[in-house]
Amino acid sequence: MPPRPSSRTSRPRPDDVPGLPARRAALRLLDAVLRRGEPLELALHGAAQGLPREDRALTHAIAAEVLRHLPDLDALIDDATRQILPDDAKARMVLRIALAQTLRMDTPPHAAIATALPLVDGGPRKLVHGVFGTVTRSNPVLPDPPTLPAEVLARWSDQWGAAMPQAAAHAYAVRPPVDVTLRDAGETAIWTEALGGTSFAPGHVRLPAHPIDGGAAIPALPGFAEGAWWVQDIAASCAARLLGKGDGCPALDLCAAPGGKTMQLAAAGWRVTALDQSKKRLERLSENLARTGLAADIVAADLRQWQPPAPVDAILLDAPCSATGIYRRHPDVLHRIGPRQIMELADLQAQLLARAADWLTPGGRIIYATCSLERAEGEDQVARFLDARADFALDPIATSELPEGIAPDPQGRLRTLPDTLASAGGTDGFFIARLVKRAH
Ligand SMILES: C[S@@+](CC[C@H](N)C(=O)[O-])C[C@H]1O[C@@H](n2cnc3c(N)ncnc32)[C@H](O)[C@@H]1O
Repeated sequence: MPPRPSSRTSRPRPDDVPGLPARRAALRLLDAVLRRGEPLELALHGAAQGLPREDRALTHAIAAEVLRHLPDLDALIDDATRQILPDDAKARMVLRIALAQTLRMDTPPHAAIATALPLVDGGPRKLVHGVFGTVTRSNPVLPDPPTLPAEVLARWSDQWGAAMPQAAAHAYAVRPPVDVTLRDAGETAIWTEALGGTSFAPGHVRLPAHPIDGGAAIPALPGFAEGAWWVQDIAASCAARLLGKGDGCPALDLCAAPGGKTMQLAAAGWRVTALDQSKKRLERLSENLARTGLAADIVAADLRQWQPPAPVDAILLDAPCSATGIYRRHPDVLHRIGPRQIMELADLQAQLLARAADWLTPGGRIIYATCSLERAEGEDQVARFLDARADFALDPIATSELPEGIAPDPQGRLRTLPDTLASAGGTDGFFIARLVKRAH
């Protein structure tokens, strides 16, 4: 006799709720970013392990929306309850997830709460239900632009003035543009037309705002498969530009992976040695070189324990940094990076710069670059280096060396801020200085 259906088997088990695995993964992912300080993209692998592609994409999208709107979501939560919910309380995390979907991702409230409640047990479940109802009944609209985290706002105001975080918030609210660097700068007009974009410099094309969809459409664009270009923010592309043509001379690209600048240097005629300590990122560098048909010698090593066979005339040091300059694409950095991490990174950068500088021939030049909006990793770092090293001087960058709309600062360093090229979609936040080793 077949078993009679029981009420226990007919009720959906928690994991049968459609869409629940992605929300569970989003909870794990946010925990990794906010409590353990892991980068969003890296933590995604562990948090969404075993999930189908669409669920992984949804996991990432939910977490990114939460991070982008975190202070505003928290303000709504705090207004709706008298209970003090610690920052890392599970109930707060689950509410952030449910509210981000309803307020930012067009998920109907009943669907958002149906996938939120199974993530919490006991008392907190009641709290989540109550707070979510209170918030959604008031039909709130999240502020546009989003509010930056208070510590970031204070830090950036201190360094750059009050207008800078305002411009940063506006930039945060819109999808960043996609720039590409061409393998052959002589083909700028051809590819600008083929891609329907705009060019601000030889070898550069800014793609039109649509139809790029989260990067997924990039490989289908003309020229990608044949390696005619690669994606690289226009500010990032300035670093290699400033070394000029290579004419077959050796250049060291230190901290090279995944290779955007290695490819630029190779395309400009340098004989490049590309070094990075990350084997995984170097695999991407190799794939990029293979796709574009460009060449470089690849070295997997910690720069602090490596030594080139002979000094060179040109070095590019794209140092590991806070990545606060790419906050538009990586909203997690604004929550993971604080003064302690910035100081630790500045120390590391100082070590790497001091070591790399010793590998230059007299008269040789080194480009120091960071995708950071912190002076400690840019202006202050280079000032400290020049104070300590009488054998080096700043080699000022000229406006004519830079793309249209981008200018050096009065000392001849390049600092891009959220208002740089703002009318055309902005740039990443970068600092670049060119230093020359004095000839005796
Ligand atoms: C900003 S990323 C480089 C981006 C790359 N230049 C490009 O344009 O595609 C910094 C790189 O520094 C590498 N790195 C960090 N510390 C290092 C060290 N001590 N030695 C060598 N590489 C290091 C990281 O693995 C990372 O790939």
